[in-house]
Amino acid sequence: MAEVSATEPHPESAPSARPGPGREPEPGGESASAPAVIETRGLTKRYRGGQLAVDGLDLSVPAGSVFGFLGPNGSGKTTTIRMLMGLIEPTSGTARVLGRPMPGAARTVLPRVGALIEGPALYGFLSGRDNLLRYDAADPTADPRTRRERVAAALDRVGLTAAAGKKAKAYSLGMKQRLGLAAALLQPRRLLVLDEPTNGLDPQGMREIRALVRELASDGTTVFLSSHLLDEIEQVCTHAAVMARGRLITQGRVADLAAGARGRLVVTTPDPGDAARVLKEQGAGDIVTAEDRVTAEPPDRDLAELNAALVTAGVRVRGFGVERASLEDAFVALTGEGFDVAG
Ligand SMILES: Nc1ncnc2c1ncn2[C@@H]1O[C@H](COP(=O)(O)OP(=O)(O)OP(=O)(O)O)[C@@H](O)[C@H]1O
Repeated sequence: MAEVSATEPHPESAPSARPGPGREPEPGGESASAPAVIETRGLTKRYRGGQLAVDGLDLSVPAGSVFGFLGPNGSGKTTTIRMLMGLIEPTSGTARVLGRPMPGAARTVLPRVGALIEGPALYGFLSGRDNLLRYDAADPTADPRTRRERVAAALDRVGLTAAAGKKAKAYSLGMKQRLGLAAALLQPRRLLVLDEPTNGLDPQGMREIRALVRELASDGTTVFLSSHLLDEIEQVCTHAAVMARGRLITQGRVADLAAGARGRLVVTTPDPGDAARVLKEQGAGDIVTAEDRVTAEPPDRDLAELNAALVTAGVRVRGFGVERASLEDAFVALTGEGFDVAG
């Protein structure tokens, strides 16, 4: 890790979260006025080669949230996390974690943050338990007399008690990730930062990690996790920020982000050509016809009138409705581009 100063140039009190209008209480029983656990202002990183990786980021992560940091590969997520953890210096702007400036306050902040970044560093020839004992021994604040209990509790928390005696190199990728999480959980944490925690896992491994994240969050720990998987964010997170090319596109509650995007109109009919023509006349946009389904951006008018217009024109309507908008729709609407998982 980068050498950091123990002095804190700005020891003022924690900034207040700036809740949007009409916010409900935050998950974990904390009110919307609880201070943000992570707060950045104009955070910017330009690498030496000139690459602008993060560009003027204003991020606000409410206490008690499971916050998804979403963006295609290369959008600046890892660079942001590395700045938040004090591993690299920003080019400009500020970052506060648990109310303290980073990297200045890294020594006081980092012991209260559990992090899993770019896969856990494990000794393959040691058992899972011995890896954790080593991690715990490396923490100068950890009492050696209670080490075994702490390790046993962490193994139990991530469901690795039965496999604790196996060598780490025999672990599946999912088990290795869980062991990494156990290492992050040896001490009570107010914040967990997980960089692509399900990357490379099979569906079962992904489910296990997601279930674990939900469980940790239900104890009130704020979880900040990056992902390039939209459905993962929708399944696990209460809040999300969407990044594209180093810039923040939007942030807020997942439910609000998805609701901000309008769902697509879907008409099922044996007369798709006529249906598409009528929908166009009625002002619908982006019309896509596939066999007996016509989908479109709904026009800004009463959908009952649209349905009536189809029927009046002789279109035999078998189904008519609006599909629920997903976070993916929101992303496409906001960026005007598809969410390319492969980056
Ligand atoms: N050390 C570095 N030096 C120069 N450019 C870098 C460096 N690290 C990252 N970049 C560039 O900065 C941009 C953002 O990268 P970053 O790794 O932060 O994105 P990401 O969203 O985390 O993507 P991924 O999931 O692929 O890691 C990319 O264009 C990347 O090539």
